[in-house]
Amino acid sequence: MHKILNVALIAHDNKKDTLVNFCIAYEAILSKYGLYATGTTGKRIMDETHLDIHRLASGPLGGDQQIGSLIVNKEIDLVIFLRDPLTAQAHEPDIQALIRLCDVYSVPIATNLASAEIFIRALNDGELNWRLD
Ligand SMILES: O=C(CO)COP(=O)(O)O
Repeated sequence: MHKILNVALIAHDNKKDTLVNFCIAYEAILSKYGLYATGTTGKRIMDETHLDIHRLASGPLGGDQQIGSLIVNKEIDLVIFLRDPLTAQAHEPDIQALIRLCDVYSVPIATNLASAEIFIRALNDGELNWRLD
């Protein structure tokens, strides 16, 4: 059990600008939550917003697995993972493992901007507060 909800933010290179712009647009909401990100994504968000992020390793170097481990420990309540569906990733098995763990632990995961917009509004409306129980 934890006292605030935690959000993981991850984006592949071709989606990083989109995620940074998303974080700028929703900075006031995101600032109320614990924020985790893979290495390069976290650096970009911190450079371009005032958000404080727990940065993990870069995705290809194990960052997705670290997020997965946090999910197992029930420390992540929402994942926003803007994947690049058009570019092969060397660490594809890690990406699949992260998505699989979201399904194992029923953690909401948005893999594109449209679903991210819906989830962030749901978060702001308290629709994920059941995870605090
Ligand atoms: O590769 C990633 C997710 O699979 C993201 O890693 P970075 O944030 O370090 O670029």
